[in-house]
Order: sequence, then structure tokens, then C-alpha cells
Amino acid sequence: MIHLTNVTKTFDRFQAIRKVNMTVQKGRIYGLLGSNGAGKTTLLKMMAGIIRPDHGTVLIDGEEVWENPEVKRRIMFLPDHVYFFPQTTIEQMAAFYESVYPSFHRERFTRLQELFLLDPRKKIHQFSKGMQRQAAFWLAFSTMPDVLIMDEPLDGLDAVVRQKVKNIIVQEVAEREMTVVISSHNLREMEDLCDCIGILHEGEMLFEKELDAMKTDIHKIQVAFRNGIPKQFTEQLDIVYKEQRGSVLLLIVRGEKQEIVSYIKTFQPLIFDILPLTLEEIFIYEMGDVGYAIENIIV
Ligand SMILES: Nc1ncnc2c1ncn2[C@@H]1O[C@H](COP(=O)(O)OP(=O)(O)OP(=O)(O)O)[C@@H](O)[C@H]1O
Repeated sequence: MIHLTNVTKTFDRFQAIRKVNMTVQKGRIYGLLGSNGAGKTTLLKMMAGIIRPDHGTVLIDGEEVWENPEVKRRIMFLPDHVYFFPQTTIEQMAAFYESVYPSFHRERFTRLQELFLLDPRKKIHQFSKGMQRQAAFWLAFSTMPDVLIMDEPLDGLDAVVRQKVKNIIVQEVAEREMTVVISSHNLREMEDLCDCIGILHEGEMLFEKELDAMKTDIHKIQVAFRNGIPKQFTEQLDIVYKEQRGSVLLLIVRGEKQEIVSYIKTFQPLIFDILPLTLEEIFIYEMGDVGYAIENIIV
């Protein structure tokens, strides 16, 4: 389990992370979302023991990560820009990983070659960007990490490789309860992959929730009435966003679906649709709630 308590990080005088609490259960896939500059990379680097927090604790299975080689051997961090030693081949990097990570699995490394289709004897800097990222995944999966932390990891991979990588992640989580933290701006992909979502904004955790619970708690509603919108109609709704288009009222509403349906039906609407929100829409409206401009974004 990963557990962050009151984590704060300041660069010069700029507070990039403010009192963040975050929990990732073992064997779960946690999606860390946030606007540009929200602090995702900074937070992931603290989780991986690369940056030291100014205050607060970052624990993995109860142990502090910072300057703790025992814990760090069980973690694999994939940064947004992958790095290899200059002039090395995948095979040479594998030998290095083998010397550093006791869990490195030689057989698995050989087996994964069928999936990644890269020449392990070729210098990595001669590969394309996407191929270098594939090499990073190949090496990472070969170390059999207990905790995999990834910063926008699938960017630059083609659709086939993306699917292969996602399949391996899901399989590793199911088979040996690997714990995964992943940051991405591709919310559709996160929606498929993650069990739990945390939204970071200006260095603060807005909220973290199970994805399923998040989706059953917020709804998109289209409603129209024969003689215009009744006066008290919106009074008892927890409205996140409201827009009127002609006679149709578009609403984003929080709450339990059945209660909302029963309430709206008492006003005998002419048109009434209630739809779940995608993760992308939830993100947009949650960000709207904290002052991100979201006018005319509804579809
Ligand atoms: N080494 C550093 N020195 C000074 N400021 C930094 C440093 N690293 C990050 N920051 C600042 O901290 C804030 C958070 O940056 P971070 O890279 O963590 O954001 P992010 O959520 O990963 O953004 P993006 O989605 O754009 O990649 C930004 O304002 C950034 O300028």
C-alpha cells in the first residue's frame, strides 16, 4: 500500500505540492489526474523516492521511501522522458537492471521480446522515441516490481503497443497484485484502466474516489417542460453546471440517480434524459467547480 500524509514540496518559494494525502491500496490501479502544472510529476517523483518532500511522509507498506534502497528495489518509476545510459543496448541495460533489482526475471525478459519486437543488441539511442519507450516498459516489466509508478507512460506508443502494455499491466495486477499509479491526460484510457482516481489541482488533492462510485454520483440531465421551467425546479438539485438551450435545460447534477429521477418526474417534464458522465466530463466539471472556465463545453 502507498500512503502519503500531509506531503508538501516547495521549489524556491513556489509551493508545488500542498499537504497532499493520498492512499493507493495494494493491487489497485490509481489514476492521478490534474491540469497542466498541477503537480503530478512532482508527486510521483516523491512517491518513487526521487524527490524528497519538505514535510509529510511517503510510505510504501509502512516504510519511508526516501533513501531507502530496500523499498526502492521494489518500485519501478517510468518518467515522462525515459532515460538510458549513453551508447547502451537493451541487453546491456538489462544486465544493469539485473545487478540492481534482485527481482529481475531473466526468463521473463526473454519472453517479453516476443511482445516488444525490438533488437536487444541495438544501441537504444538509435531507436525511435516510441521504441525507446517500449524498451523502458520491457525493462520495467522484467524487474517484476511490486509498485509501478508511471508518468504519462503511454504517450508516443502506437495503438497496438499501447494495448499490449495495458494488457500486461492488468495481468500483473490480477496475478500478483502489483500496485500501479499512473498519470495521464488521456482520460478515456484512464477510464478503462483505473480502479481509483485522484484529481490534483494547483498542488492540492481535490478528491480521490473509486471510479465506479464517482460515476454513480454525478449525472448529465436534459429536461424540458410544456410551459417553461417551473420556478422551484432547481431548488432541491445539487447542480454542478447549468445551461439553457432554447427550451431545453442541460444540467450536471450530483446525487443518487433514483432520487433525482423521482424528483424530476414530479414536475412532469415533456423531455427528460439522464445519462452517466464519462471520466473526461467528470474531470471537466470538477475542475469547473474550482474555478477552471468550462462555459459552453457541454455536448
Ligand atoms: N525543479 C523545479 N523547479 C521549480 N519549479 C518546479 C520544478 N519542478 C516542478 N516545478 C513547478 O511545479 C509545478 C508542478 O509541476 P509538475 O511538473 O509536477 O506538474 P504536472 O502536473 O506534472 O504538469 P503537466 O501535466 O503539465 O506535466 C509547476 O508549476 C512547475 O513549474
